[in-house]
Amino acid sequence: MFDTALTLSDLLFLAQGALVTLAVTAISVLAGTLLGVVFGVFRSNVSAWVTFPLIFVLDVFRSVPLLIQLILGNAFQAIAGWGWSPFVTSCVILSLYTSAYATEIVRGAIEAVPQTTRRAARSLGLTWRQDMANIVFPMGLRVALPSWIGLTLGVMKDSALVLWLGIIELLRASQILVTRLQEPLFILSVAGAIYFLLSFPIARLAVSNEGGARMIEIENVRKSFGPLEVLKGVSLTVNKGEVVSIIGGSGSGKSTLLTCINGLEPIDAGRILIDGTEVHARGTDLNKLRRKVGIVFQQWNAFPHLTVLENVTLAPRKVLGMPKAQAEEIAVRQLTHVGLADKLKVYPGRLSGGQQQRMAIARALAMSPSYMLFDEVTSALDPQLVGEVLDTLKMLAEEGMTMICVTHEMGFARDVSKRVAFFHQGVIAEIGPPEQIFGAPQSAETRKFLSNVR
Ligand SMILES: Nc1ncnc2c1ncn2[C@@H]1O[C@H](COP(=O)(O)OP(=O)(O)OP(=O)(O)O)[C@@H](O)[C@H]1O
Repeated sequence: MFDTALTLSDLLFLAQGALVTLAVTAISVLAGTLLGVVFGVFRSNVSAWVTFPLIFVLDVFRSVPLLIQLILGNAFQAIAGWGWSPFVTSCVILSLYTSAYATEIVRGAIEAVPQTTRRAARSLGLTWRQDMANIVFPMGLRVALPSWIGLTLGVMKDSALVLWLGIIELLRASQILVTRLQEPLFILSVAGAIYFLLSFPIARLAVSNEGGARMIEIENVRKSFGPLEVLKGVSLTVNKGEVVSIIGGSGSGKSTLLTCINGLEPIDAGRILIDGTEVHARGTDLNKLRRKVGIVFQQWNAFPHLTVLENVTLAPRKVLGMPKAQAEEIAVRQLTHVGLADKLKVYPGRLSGGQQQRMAIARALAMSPSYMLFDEVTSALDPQLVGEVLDTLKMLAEEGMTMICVTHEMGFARDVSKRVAFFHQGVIAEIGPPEQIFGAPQSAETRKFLSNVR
């Protein structure tokens, strides 16, 4: 198809160049990242006065064009008589250049971990080192990974500049062939394709990572109904297996947040991610996403014309396309779980409020959600029925279900939640472990709210 003078040995020559590109990139990214972690941790934990010289030097590496750094660095090592080869000089300069960016990525990732989460870890007795190793790094890694991948791809392309020091990497190898064979378009296309092949697996890492997160991430969400701003910048991360209760005054925006999480309401600003997928992004399959997130409301909304069993099998059959027998097996299991095994053939109208609410919980659970949102599920119940529904929620929490519970039941919030968020006028005024919120609330609003509800 192509009429070219490119021989096998020319291709091997290009492949050798590609290997040099890979080696320079791998060494620089590895060394630069290690330095970036050390510098980033240092920057985040030590006062800006102490870290000022480091910040200055890193800013220089980020501001001065890499080509100038390479030429000056090479001249400097020659004057100093260090005798570095062009390859060593290139790797040293590129590592420092990479470290300047990696430091910022690491610092950003550390700072993205909410202070309250770190305080919660420390309040459990984790040392600074354990907090870093078990909380900050795993959580920060997810934030850092996309930027780090971008940095790696950038370094791979920038590494072409080392040809100025006489190194025959991929671009230089293709230049040599272009001069000899006079086929610039074809040879540069081959070089471009090799760059693409080298970058592709790294770029895919970013895409596959998007599905890797197992959590609900709410980032600076704002939401208004007409002129009324109900959510004024809410941020909250709920990890897999965590139970977070949301408490707060009437009208503070608690229920609105839940409806935004599973996309029932659009948001005006910010982002909500479920397992790494942005709920409100264009192109997101909301129905698919909602299957992961069960929601139970204050009003249980039973389908009155269907039996209890049919109420629970409806969505698995219609939405998931499950055969009747399989849907019924799951429904019976879930209804037994919530204590309604003897009500399968009964119509909801014959159930008490507490039983209907438990049926609604079973109905949501039958879709095998990864997350459950509960919106004041006991508020519409007679007081004597509240306990049975709360016991069901407690059981789910003990089984490891990830739950966000908007609740007015302070006892429940205290006993069952890992963290409690206090909502006030559209923001999370305070969040922390129940011992903090109920034992030693930090904000005046929390204290005032709790003194009124107790
Ligand atoms: N669909 C809507 N259209 C217009 N305003 C709404 C809508 N939904 C909620 N609001 C308003 O938004 C504000 C917050 O409501 P939201 O239900 O989120 O509060 P809440 O904290 O859950 O309160 P409560 O504890 O009383 O249920 C309220 O003033 C409410 O009237």
